[in-house]
Amino acid sequence: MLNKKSVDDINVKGKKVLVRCDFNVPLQEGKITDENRLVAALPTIKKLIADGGKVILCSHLGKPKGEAKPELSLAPVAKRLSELLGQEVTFAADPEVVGPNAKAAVDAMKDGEVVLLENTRYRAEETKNGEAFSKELASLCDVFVNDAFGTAHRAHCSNVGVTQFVDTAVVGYLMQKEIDFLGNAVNNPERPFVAILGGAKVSSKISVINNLLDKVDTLIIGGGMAYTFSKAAGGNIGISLCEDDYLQYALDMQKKAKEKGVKLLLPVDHRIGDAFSNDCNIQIVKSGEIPEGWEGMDIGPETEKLFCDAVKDAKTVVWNGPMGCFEMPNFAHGTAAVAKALAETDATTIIGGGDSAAAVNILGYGDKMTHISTGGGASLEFLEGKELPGVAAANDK
Ligand SMILES: Nc1ncnc2c1ncn2[C@@H]1O[C@H](COP(=O)(O)OP(=O)(O)OP(=O)(O)O)[C@@H](O)[C@H]1O
Ligand SMILES: O=C(O)[C@H](O)COP(=O)(O)O
Repeated sequence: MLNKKSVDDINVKGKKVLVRCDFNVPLQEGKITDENRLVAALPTIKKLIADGGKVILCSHLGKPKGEAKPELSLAPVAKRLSELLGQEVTFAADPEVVGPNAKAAVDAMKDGEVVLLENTRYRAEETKNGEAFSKELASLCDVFVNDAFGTAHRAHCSNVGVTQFVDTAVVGYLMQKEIDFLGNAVNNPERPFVAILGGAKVSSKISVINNLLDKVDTLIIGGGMAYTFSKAAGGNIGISLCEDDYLQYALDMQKKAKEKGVKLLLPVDHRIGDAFSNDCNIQIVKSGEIPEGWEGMDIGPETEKLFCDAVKDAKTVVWNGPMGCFEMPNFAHGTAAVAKALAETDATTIIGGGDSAAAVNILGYGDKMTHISTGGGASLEFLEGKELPGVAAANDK
């Protein structure tokens, strides 16, 4: 259990409550294309409304780098949140985020009302955790709630700096839920515990592999990462993704797995293409036998079976990163097979955000998983065993 004060430990009646959410959602032409992060934020917001707080929401969106870029305004989020909550969310359009418009909107609030501030990254100080902007944010409220798990690996004004200038800084329900699920899975798993890692690069998951080898019974490695392991073992990988700087690391991890008695499963075959395109020529070949000029784009059918069988008897499964270039339908087979295997197992299944979460939802298996994290980078850093600054900054119990 997370040892931080939460929204259940405070009385917000009549108080101004600043709530940091992660509303960093994908937008296409002003339309939100994945609203999972908004839905996940609702329990905390509803609780604070019901308790009679004046609920001031804030978040970043994209990377406007200190400029008030209209295409990265949170206005569409205010509109959709109003619909989801069934009550108006007043949008405080304000290029300074905490400028005259925002202050006026907050001053006019009645108990149980909701205001959403503009994108915190319109201010350059936000990502530098600057003192002035942190103080401005704190000046808006009596109490601060951090419910932005997706941003918890960042130390920015709106999730960390602000806590230095308020008396009360607690976490929300989403933050609690994420840490409880991920923390239980990693530190107190029902065994067998299987972790599945994929995605493009070994270098982005070095610490995750290392940390998980201390915890799991089986570690499965697929996706672009696997080719560095294959080359390190002397295989031919053609023009597949490979990080030559990590060949020794790959060997070290194989050795560590052996020493720890962890089963390390790597692909035994691949779907390969002669160009990085959905419409290229495709072959299925054994691992280590990729011809020159061809690229590994997905795990092959034998590997699908191997990986899916390993999941069948698991009691806990954590998955982060796709098994192949799943954005191309011809190379989405491996990712789809793993998603299906997870949907069918009785194990506790935790999806570590990012692309794997998107894949599971697109394939329609979302409601079959025990927990789909709203954090990409944050869940990865959690799996690395790192302390997340956004969590650490909240008041201890
Ligand atoms: N064999 C491969 N060759 C090239 N790219 C691949 C391969 N397998 C997977 N990928 C790509 O890896 C990308 C995802 O990698 P990444 O490491 O970012 O995964 P993730 O951890 O799920 O994402 P996030 O960082 O958003 O959490 C996808 O765009 C996918 O197409
Ligand atoms: O989408 C995310 O992972 C979070 O919202 C953090 O966003 P960032 O990578 O732009 O800091």
